[in-house]
Amino acid sequence: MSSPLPPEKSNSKKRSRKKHTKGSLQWTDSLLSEDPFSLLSGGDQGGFLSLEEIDESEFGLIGEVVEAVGEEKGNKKKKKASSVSNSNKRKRGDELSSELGSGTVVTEEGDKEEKKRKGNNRNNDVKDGVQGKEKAGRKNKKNKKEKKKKTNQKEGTSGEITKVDEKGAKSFLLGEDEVYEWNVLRLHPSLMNSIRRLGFREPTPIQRACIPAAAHQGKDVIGAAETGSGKTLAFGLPILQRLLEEREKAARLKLEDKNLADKKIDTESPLRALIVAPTRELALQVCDHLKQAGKSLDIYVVPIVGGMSLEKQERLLKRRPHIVVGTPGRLWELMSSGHQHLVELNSLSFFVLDEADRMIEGGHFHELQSIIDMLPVTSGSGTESSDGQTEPSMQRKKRQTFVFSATIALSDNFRKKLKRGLSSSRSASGGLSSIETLSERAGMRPDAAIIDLTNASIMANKLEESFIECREEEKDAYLYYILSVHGQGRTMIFCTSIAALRHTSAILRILGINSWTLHAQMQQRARLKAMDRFRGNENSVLIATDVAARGLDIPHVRTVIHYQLPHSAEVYIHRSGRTARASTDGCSIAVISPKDKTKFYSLCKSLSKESLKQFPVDNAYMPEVMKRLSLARQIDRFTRKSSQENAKKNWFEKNAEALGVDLDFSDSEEEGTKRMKEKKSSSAQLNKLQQELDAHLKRPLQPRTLSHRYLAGAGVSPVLQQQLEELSKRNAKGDIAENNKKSRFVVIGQDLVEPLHALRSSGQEVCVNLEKKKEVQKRADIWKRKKQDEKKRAHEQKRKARKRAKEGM
Ligand SMILES: Nc1ncnc2c1ncn2[C@@H]1O[C@H](COP(=O)(O)OP(=O)(O)OP(=O)(O)O)[C@@H](O)[C@H]1O
Repeated sequence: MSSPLPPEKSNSKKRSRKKHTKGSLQWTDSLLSEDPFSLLSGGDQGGFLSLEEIDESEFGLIGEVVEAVGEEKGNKKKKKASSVSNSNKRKRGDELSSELGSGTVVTEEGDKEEKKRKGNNRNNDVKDGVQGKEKAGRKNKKNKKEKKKKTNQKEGTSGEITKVDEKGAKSFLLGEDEVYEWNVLRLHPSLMNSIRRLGFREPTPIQRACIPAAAHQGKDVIGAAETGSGKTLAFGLPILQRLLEEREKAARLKLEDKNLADKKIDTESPLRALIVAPTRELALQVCDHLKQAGKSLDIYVVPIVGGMSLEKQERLLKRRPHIVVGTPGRLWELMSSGHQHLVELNSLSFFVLDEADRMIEGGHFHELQSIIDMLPVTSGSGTESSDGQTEPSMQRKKRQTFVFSATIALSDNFRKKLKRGLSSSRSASGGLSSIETLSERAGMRPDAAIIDLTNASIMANKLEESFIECREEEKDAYLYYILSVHGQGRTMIFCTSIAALRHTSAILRILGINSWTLHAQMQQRARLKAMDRFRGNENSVLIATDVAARGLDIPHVRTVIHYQLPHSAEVYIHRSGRTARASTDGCSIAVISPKDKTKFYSLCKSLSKESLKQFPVDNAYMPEVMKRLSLARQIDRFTRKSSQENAKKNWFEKNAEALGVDLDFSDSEEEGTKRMKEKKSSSAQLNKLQQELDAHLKRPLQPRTLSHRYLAGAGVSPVLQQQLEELSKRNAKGDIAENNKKSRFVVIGQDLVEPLHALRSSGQEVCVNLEKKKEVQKRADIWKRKKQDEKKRAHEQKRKARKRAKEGM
């Protein structure tokens, strides 16, 4: 943690010149000079650690408070922008959701829609552009829109990425000379434009390695690289490149050959690329990435995933998209029902398995096996047709297979086998038990390029891992500690079970920390909504099961918490890889209880870890954390009990209704009174607990060792910000005026130390090699025994000497 700032005047002065905003408080005169803390010390609000003085007559807490606390001017601007973008991002999330939900395709159509929207906006502007107030409102909206666009550009998310200049024309984030690093990859000029629009200065290592092999040598590729390293475009760009080249070739031939001139080429397009991903969210995201890269290239990409309207997806397929990205279940459902676009695969040029190792996990993917079996196998010496489309007889040879993941463990045997040449037969026995059989079965060719860029630890380069050791029942306390003391930046919490996820989210909600949840039993709409909401706020929390472990690319996830350890090292890698993506940094924290230890050490062993940092916990916070948690647990028990009773009652009623039975809930008078009494008493208890917790939550979380006048050392967390906002609102309503205290308002705080920074500044390396630990323990025991023996001997000698001395006397 960074040290608390002293109440420096120079700093205060600098900030005192700050302009204040609407909704701010009116604090006059100088209570400050008498006692700067008196305003807060007497009440429930507690005080603040490290001084930030906001003088003049007013100070706006809402939105501005965090900016004012421990920040330099430049940062203030940034934070202000980000606080504005928060609300905007939320909106963007909704847009994304509807876009994904409808399975819209990339194309002029999308652009048309957008133009239409813009046009409508403009019309509306003209219509109601008279009133001054409305004007201001629109201006605000426009500003927000612009800010939203900027945020999107910054984050590279699924929103509109291009800059839009005043005339509404698109421009690029990078100039031609700024993307020269891409030149060696000889990508199509349209793709280069996309890259400039996306703002990707240089290819990532996996893109650098894969694109030449896949796009220019036409090879199959098995690619492995760390999480967040841009694997999607490593296979996506070669696909787009080939489609563009073929289209151009066809157009050229058409020009040259008059006979071809009348032939329809692209409108009746067959399926050219089939990409399979293990989860719906990932498939939607891959689709989104391809759309971004293929924007305005007239290449149709469609997601086909479960949990969405089958009819709608059938309609999308009828438009004969060039690329389909889907999950095995829904794809197979449509294939097996004989959907034309998915079964006529003779022109399929690319078959991609993203997160390939997940596909074979636990033998889940029978559907995948069936899909693979649908792929054409004929090999022969066919020729390429004149319109640039490949003939069926060439498919086996022409189809490229890409198999990608961050965690593909290839056996030496498989590498040798690839060198010798894979058998082209489908006799690979049984199911898809390994990447090897999967690749073989999918028709991977013998000269496939194996590009394995994973480093020794396989973890993302800028990821800093850590752990907290605690008792099982303390996990919630440490989670709350991390989120409230260090809760800055997006945080993902992973649970292995849905029950644990529900419990955690309920407890956090009672403690005033709102989180979104994501698990496989949720409806797809709710899943997408949770993702959108999580993306929409830079300090949001998502609690998820391993359905979110792989592939999800959410910008600025700062922290990943393993509330429960995953079942395998691979899942640990993927979960942790939701942070520290695309060359950014981030940290992961595994919360380990004694029962997790065996798993934890074997995980460390399989990842060849000798040591790991222990996440620094300031124990002075823990008494207050435990107190709040205990209240929250009691409240949770009460609420759960009553909702269980309600559910039971509903169940009875529902079943009775179905059976046509009349239920008699009438109790005897005595029973009725007893029940009423119980209900009343439990509701009174619940109220009391809630009030007690509220009183605690109103006070900023602060370490026990500090005076209540000094606030939590870790600065202004989102929770604290909320408390300050409430405090400001209350005070604005005149609480202080009632007390007759005219004063300037004083906020003392410091930058929130986010988990990564806390870890960097005070995380302690601890040995996690169990054998080594045992060895060290063994040596310590030997040393201890030796010392005890020595002590015993010395004691004995002394005793003997005393005896001799006695005898000699
Ligand atoms: N050349 C590039 N320069 C900068 N950013 C890039 C580049 N290529 C891709 N990205 C961005 O990097 C992020 C991660 O990319 P992507 O999701 O493809 O990673 P991944 O390797 O597939 O990760 P995971 O293994 O977790 O699935 C995305 O936001 C993407 O837009």
